[in-house]
Amino acid sequence: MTAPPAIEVRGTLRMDGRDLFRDLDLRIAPGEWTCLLGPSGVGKSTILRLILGLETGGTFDGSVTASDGQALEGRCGYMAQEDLLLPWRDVRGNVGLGASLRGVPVDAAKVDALIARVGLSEHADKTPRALSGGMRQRVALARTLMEDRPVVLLDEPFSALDARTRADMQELAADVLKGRTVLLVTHDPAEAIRLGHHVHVLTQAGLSGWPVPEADPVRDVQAAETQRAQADLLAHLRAIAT
Ligand SMILES: Nc1ncnc2c1ncn2[C@@H]1O[C@H](COP(=O)(O)OP(=O)(O)OP(=O)(O)O)[C@@H](O)[C@H]1O
Repeated sequence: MTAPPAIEVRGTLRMDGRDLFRDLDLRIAPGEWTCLLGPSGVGKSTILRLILGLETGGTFDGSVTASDGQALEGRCGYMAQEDLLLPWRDVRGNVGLGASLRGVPVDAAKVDALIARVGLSEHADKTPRALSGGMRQRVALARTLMEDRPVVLLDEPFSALDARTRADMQELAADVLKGRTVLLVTHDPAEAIRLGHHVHVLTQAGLSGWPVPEADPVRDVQAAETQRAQADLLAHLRAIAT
């Protein structure tokens, strides 16, 4: 794996005859987790799609650059809001999908280890239709973690999970993706404060940084400093929504 680069997204995106965001300047720190929050429809997933070089449905006047000057193509792992599992493949087949699409041998031991870590060993032979929404999200997470990419973009990866599984999967992702450049889109201020080395809030008025506690992620949710930061960020998100 190459050293995880910093990423910078700068520019203006026009969508349906209006600026979705104007003069954005998002800097994503190398080898750390950056969390992005903001009201629905403000353009968070669109930023992920820009970094991935995917169609956004709008016109982007700007740049997406990596600090090492290399192209980002082929270096980004991505977990979309929809689980995008192939319905005819079982859990194993979905987790190992990337390698089989590239025509390289699938590391079956790694597939099984990740399936075990997301708690789905007993379901490894099932197809997605036999799984709950939260289980499918865990398969998609395992598939993303299977890809050994220096940059990982996660779009609300834990939203369908019950509280206990969510906390477990947050810790798993933080562990497996330690040292990668991660951009996590989330609606959950508690999650952002727990996981983020950096937190940004995107609104129609622009992007602003949000302070995080001094302790390193994954932060202790029992710590007064964590709880205060989570409450403050929630209050801020409620205030900007009105
Ligand atoms: N392919 C597309 N074509 C046209 N408009 C689109 C397309 N994709 C997204 N949009 C519009 O772009 C805007 C931003 O969408 P985006 O999904 O980036 O928002 P978001 O902040 O991620 O929202 P949410 O939190 O609800 O996921 C929305 O108004 C959406 O309707």
